[in-house]
Amino acid sequence: MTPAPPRHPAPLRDGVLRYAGIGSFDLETGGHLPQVTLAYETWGSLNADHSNAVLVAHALTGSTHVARGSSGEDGWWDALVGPGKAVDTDRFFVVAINMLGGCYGSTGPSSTDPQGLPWGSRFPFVTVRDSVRAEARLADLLGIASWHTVLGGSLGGARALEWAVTEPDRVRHCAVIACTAASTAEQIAFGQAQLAAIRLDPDFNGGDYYNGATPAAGLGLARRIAHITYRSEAELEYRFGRSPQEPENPLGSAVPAARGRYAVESYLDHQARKLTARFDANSYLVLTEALMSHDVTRGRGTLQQALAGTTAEFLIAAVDSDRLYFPQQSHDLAAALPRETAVHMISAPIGHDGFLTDAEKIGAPLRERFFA
Ligand SMILES: CC(=O)SCCNC(=O)CCNC(=O)[C@H](O)C(C)(C)COP(=O)(O)OP(=O)(O)OC[C@H]1O[C@@H](n2cnc3c(N)ncnc32)[C@H](O)[C@@H]1OP(=O)(O)O
Ligand SMILES: N[C@@H](CCO)C(=O)O
Repeated sequence: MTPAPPRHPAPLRDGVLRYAGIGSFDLETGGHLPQVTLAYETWGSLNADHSNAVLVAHALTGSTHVARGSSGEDGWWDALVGPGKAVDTDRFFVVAINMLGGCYGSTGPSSTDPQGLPWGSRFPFVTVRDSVRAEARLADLLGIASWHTVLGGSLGGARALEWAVTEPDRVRHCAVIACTAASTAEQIAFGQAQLAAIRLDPDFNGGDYYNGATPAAGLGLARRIAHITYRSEAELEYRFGRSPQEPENPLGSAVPAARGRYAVESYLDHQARKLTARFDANSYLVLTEALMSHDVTRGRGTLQQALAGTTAEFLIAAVDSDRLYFPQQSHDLAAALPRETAVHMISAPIGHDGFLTDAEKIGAPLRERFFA
């Protein structure tokens, strides 16, 4: 289909949240949303032949705010995206879209239905493929027939890969970072424990909690479980060891609930508080279940067969200390691609989160392979 002319012929202000209505939407597993809005931010300008558009896909709890913009607020991938950076916003038109079902502006469980009521428990199941089809509609509205590059890490990597497979003619380069071809049994298992933590919170109320207390305890527990998987054993040991959270004493009381905390416990409590202050529990469920659904082979035969139709040049990257998305799984993905693709190993002791904390280490291969 020929994309419509861009809605915004004048340059957009960098890093400012915008909204686009993409109409009604039927989901892969049968759900329906009568009106979908996608929130997005952009940096740089679309060139005359619309060939310089780059899509950056966020991870599970990420937002559209990839890089600094007019507001000056830090972005979560500032090390990689910005003027003169590997993804150079002086040369490329960078777009970041909040995933369908998220809570950073796109239609999600906390949005209201046409009657003005929060979707809550009635929000349908969203797959990674649904999110790609929704994003393709936004690309049409922006006048982007094909992306120069689609890239992302973790859930963002799943979205990037699914883009390259679902829309092979619209992705010329694709970077899949710290991600697999399909969520594994163990990744699904970690996800399931997080879902249960939220759903078992008495304040969850089946997902309809927007007029009362929120299931912060459940979401906080989900984040604790997840965060342990995002960090390596060595990093936790190095940072915290068995240190107490001064002045607390982990052996300080005969009453278990009254004992003091170890530093690592205090750290996890802090991570839980940080997430509950910025994220909606229902969106956490929707996006986690989307990630569990991730499988580029579904209905497409073997992995080789599923990837055979891709035309993009790929960059597959893994974090060497990742214990959630094991480097071997990135090697397996790379080996199944139709063209020989080496895996770029990010050397970072932190674990899975290395694709965020050590993002600059993906800069060189991105520049060399895609953005020279
Ligand atoms: C509005 C928005 O936020 S948009 C969304 C932004 N987030 C995303 O895009 C998701 C991706 N980002 C992330 O997941 C994270 O930000 C990461 C992985 C990049 C970095 O994680 P961080 O939590 O910042 O790193 P780190 O593990 O070093 O933890 C530092 C925090 O732990 C705290 N901390 C360290 N030790 C302890 C302890 N013993 N007890 C309590 N807190 C502790 C620090 O004070 C610091 O707190 P702060 O973040 O409030 O300043
Ligand atoms: N820390 C990241 C990791 C998910 O892969 C997030 O919260 O989105």
